[in-house]
Amino acid sequence: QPQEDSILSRFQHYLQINTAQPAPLYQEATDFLISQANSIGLHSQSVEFVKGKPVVLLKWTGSHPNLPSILLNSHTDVVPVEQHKWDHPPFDAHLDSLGNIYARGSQDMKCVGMQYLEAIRRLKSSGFQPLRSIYLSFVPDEEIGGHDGAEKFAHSDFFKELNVGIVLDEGLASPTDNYRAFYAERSPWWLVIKAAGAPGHGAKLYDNSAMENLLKSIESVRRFRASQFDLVKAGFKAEGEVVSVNMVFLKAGTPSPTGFVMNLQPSEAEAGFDIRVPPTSDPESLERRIAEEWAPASRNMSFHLGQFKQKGPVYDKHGRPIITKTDSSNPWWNLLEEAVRKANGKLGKPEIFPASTDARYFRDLGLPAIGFSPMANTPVLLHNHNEFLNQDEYLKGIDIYESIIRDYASYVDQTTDEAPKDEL
Ligand code: MET
Ligand SMILES: [Zn+2]
Ligand SMILES: [Zn+2]
Repeated sequence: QPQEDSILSRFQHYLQINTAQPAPLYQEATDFLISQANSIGLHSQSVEFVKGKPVVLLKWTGSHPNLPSILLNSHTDVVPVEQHKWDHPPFDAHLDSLGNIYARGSQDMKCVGMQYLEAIRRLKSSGFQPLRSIYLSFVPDEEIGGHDGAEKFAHSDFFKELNVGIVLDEGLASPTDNYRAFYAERSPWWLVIKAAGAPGHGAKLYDNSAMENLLKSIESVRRFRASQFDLVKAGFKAEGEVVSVNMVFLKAGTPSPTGFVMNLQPSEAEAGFDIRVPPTSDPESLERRIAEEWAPASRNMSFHLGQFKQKGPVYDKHGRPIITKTDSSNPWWNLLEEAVRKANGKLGKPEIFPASTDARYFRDLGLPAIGFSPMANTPVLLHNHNEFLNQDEYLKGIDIYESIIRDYASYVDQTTDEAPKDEL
């Protein structure tokens, strides 16, 4: 019990550091993580690829340091909160009578970062000796795209030196008994469409106003959205297997001191959409749909796509984005399944992550990366008010990681000569 108490209070301490975008307290998080590393006896360093945005890297050296290493990645930043809409202050890490810990980051993903550390703390004190080296990276800025965090880290010479063979990164909570694991993710396309049109009197009915032009597009987007959502509702497709489109802003009107001018139809109007595209869908046909149906020049529309065709994803020889294999060609998948089972957990069938994670930067290098956050029987609350994780689920997750890290760190690929038998 006293041991469990200190495990939980370490988790609470990390949650209490306010690392919400857009002004995360990265230095405090770094100091805390390095003090944890010291207390466990892990080698630590903090690398700033961009000033003020530290990547904290911890290392447990294996007995065979030439074998490809294991990277356990997590991000240190969290999304902003609407403080007054929470039942408990989001950076108090309040533990209620049911054992639920309320905090921004309790699911996404400070739980995972601390669970890695606790699992290693336990393995280390039990006398376990890893064969492969284990790295833990705590990266900044995931929630704003990861450009100054995981992306720079993955493309650095520093990263090459680590000789990483497998990456674990974040997954999602599961409302059922089964844990969820992710082998790929959808690509974010952030679309802004703009309509221009003839201005005129607010009382006049006429064609080709900016508002009418934009509304036609919105109607078309909504029909497409419904068609995709129907596939999910009918059970034909999983959430990560369809294109999602959600309108996230609307901007139009002629401002006045009291709000907006009411008797004037404006000459410009725009709308923004968060679109997520599965690796299985054809990006060209969606691009065509945007250009021809959602923002046709013939209707005085234009568009801009952000976060689109950024450096990655790297395409395979069939022109599809790289995804992590879940068959026997990827031993790490099977090892994960087995290790979870040994710790009395069950893994559901492999899924496509519906949003985005830093795992894409590692997959783009051709590395296998698995998204996994051990939270079963937990509502999916990331980016929501009252994000919480139950203490028992948190503790179970540590057992799960202990099993995974033990098996990963001990694994030798017998089909290659990566470690001669006589050496082991
Ligand atoms: N993880 C966040 C999301 O999926 C930010 C990623 S940047 C596209 O929205
Ligand atoms: Zn996250
Ligand atoms: Zn997030």
